[in-house]
Amino acid sequence: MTFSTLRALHAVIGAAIDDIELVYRERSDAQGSTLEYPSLDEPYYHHAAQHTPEEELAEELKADPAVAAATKRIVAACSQLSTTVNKPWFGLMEDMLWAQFSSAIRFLEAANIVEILREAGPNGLHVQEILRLVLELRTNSKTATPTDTVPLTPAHLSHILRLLATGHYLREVKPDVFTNNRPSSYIDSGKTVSQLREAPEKKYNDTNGIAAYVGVAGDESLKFMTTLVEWALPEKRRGTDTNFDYRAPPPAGGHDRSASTDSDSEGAVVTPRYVAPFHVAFNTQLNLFAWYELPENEGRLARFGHAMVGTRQCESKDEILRGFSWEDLPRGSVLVDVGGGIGAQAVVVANAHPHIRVVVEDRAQVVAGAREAWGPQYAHLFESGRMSWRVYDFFEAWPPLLLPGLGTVDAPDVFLLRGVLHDWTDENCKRQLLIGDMLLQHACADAAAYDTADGSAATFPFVTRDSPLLPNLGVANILGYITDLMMMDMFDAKERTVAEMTALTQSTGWKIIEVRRTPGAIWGYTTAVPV
Ligand SMILES: C[S@@+](CC[C@H](N)C(=O)[O-])C[C@H]1O[C@@H](n2cnc3c(N)ncnc32)[C@H](O)[C@@H]1O
Repeated sequence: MTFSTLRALHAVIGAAIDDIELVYRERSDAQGSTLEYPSLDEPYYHHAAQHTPEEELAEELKADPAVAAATKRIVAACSQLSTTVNKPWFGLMEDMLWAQFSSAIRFLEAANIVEILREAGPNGLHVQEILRLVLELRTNSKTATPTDTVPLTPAHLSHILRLLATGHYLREVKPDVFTNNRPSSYIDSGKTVSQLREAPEKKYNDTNGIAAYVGVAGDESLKFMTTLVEWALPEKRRGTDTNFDYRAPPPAGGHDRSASTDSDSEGAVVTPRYVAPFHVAFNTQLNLFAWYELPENEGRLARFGHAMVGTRQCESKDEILRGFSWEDLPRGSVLVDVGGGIGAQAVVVANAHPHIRVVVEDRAQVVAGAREAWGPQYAHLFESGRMSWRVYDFFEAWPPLLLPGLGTVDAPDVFLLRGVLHDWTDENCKRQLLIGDMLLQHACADAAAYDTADGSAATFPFVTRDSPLLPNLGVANILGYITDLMMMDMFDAKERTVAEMTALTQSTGWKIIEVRRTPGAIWGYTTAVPV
């Protein structure tokens, strides 16, 4: 049984490579030039313009639906195969200690090493020189400590970078000399070293947001992820809990349940109840968004806005344009992007559909910094009024909009909630309309469900009955399930299963009429209409 499963997993990998090669070969024939699958060793800088047409096409083909589906099967099968055969101690400890790797990636980003190595070129740079440049780049940073107090040495650097090279981020070209490879180049902000020196606070402006997301994931997220147990199964503590700041007032509006305490019969034991692991980790009663607005979190707030641009990577390219029939909306239609942040997704719609007026709504501090988070590339949208922002607390009744040329808008044509519902409990979500988020699938499927599965991954299960893979494609989709727990960590909220999303919409007077997603993916755009 096990050998046949191992062989079946191996066959899945082989067949998927065949599928990918076929797409590249057919395109090569059509092009009259050979397209290779992009190499792990070769950096690919998204912000740079010096790629050959072949390199660009080879990169683009990774998003081809057949290639993307085959890729998911390879990732799922490789993970299942290695979990089956790996010595349990190694597998277990690697999983338990992987935060160390995450922390090293965050270091790579925070120290601007990707940008330094891009400018150094393919021969790489010795750690001594990397360190010199890392320290030099801190000169204009408002929050950096003086160079002579920095504990980092070339030896530290070589150990951190070697861990990354061993896990396929970076390449050690010769001892202590490192260069970028494809995964590390993916984190490139595109800024020159001199731009980073001149204005470090503008690193994420006008970028694809990937570097910003690495910053968020490796900083605040990594910290609150570690306090799941302390939140879920708190221990009694004697006396006053010195780790908890009872002075912090709950935010106005009462959207956040504040932490409270229980006393035992003698009144001596204090058990603080925190809303979510985030509150334990950062010792606060404020919800994440209010916490971001504290003066000491100024840089984190700005970075979070840019990181939302990075979350576009959860989707296939410009999926939001295919997630809804925008072209069917009449001229002058209004899209309101509720909790839209700096407008990371709205800007894509506004740019592609001039017939739609787009209004992004968010908290005051987010709206205040939104316009300047963008460089000149979308200035025409803002100047023409095709896209604008307004301050709106989505727990209040929706006030009519006044739009130049359109007058008063009592109800927009579409409310977009992207990456918003997953921040809130069902109770909170019931106060508002919803569209769009992850749609989690179970990690098992009924035998009957497989009757309709044809391997196209168009419906769940994503694989046929005879496949050795999990019906939700296992680790190939695990980012969605990790994000689900992150929502629990931040807000005691969640990504929803299809059944949970259906129940929520029904209970709030909305009916799901359509779910659009890339086959085999759990990210989905869900359209609901009033019942
Ligand atoms: C996870 S982000 C998603 C941003 C955006 N929809 C996207 O997909 O890029 C959630 C957003 O909700 C906003 N938000 C949180 N509470 C809010 C409230 N009460 N009223 C309006 N916006 C709020 C946050 O400031 C943040 O920009």
